[in-house]
Amino acid sequence: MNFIRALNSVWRENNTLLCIGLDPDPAKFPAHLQHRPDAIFEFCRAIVDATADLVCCFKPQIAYFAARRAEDQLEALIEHIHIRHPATPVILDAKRGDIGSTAEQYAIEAFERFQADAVTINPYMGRDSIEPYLAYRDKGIILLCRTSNPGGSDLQFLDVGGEKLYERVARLVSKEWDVNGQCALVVGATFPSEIARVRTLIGDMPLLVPGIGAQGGDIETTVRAGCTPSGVGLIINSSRAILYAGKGEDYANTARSVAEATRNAINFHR
Ligand SMILES: O=c1ccn([C@@H]2O[C@H](COP(=O)(O)O)[C@@H](O)[C@H]2O)c(=O)[nH]1
Repeated sequence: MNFIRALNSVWRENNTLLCIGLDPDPAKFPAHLQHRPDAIFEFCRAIVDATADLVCCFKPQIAYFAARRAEDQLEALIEHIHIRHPATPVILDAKRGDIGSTAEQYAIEAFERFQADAVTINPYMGRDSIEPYLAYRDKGIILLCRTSNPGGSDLQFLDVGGEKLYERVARLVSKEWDVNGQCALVVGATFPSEIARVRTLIGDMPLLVPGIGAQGGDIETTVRAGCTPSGVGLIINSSRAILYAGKGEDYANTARSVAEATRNAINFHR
């Protein structure tokens, strides 16, 4: 099944727009996991199994695995999600961007090595840097548009011929690059008026929205700005606020409680 069809199905079946970001930082793990060689896998696996019915996607961030030479644990984690929670798409947050020949290798990495359903991409190098990902016709390509960090405005707010750079990205992706109908855009919850602006430019294309939870984005304004008329269209990510809510052996249950409250708060405003 392609990414967008899987997303539509899980939005409906699980009645949720929440995505849990898997950003495993061993320094924040509970004591009982600290010295296990597979601690990164085990930490994330327990969170995944405790929350799968509450989410529309899981989003592992590759840097947290690569920084600790734990790419094998990322492979094992994505395989685990596909086997145990086959309806839940996995977004590999890698923010890749390079010339076509190198992008081909990044696409192999994301879709063949890691078996991700979708990958985040930096659009800054233009259309030919996206082509290798488009060759995987069923896979999701999620392009940075209006990022959640304060410095995002340095470039994304520049005027480019009468529109802002992030608006140009939204227009280009939705009108020209999305040849397989599998593209989505990243717009931060920290900038709700830009979420609304992007929504007017792209129709029903999904938005991956990081920035609630630890970054302080507001759930109500995010949902009101970004939902499509049928109450979907958003993949609202929270990572640290859920992963590290609990400090003890029952951390996965604590994560579930916070995830459930977040899912409910999102649904309240849909
Ligand atoms: O604009 C962006 C794009 C990606 N991210 C990523 O999302 C999560 C956010 O984590 P929190 O702990 O919920 O703040 C993280 O993996 C970022 O790399 C983003 O924050 N903003």
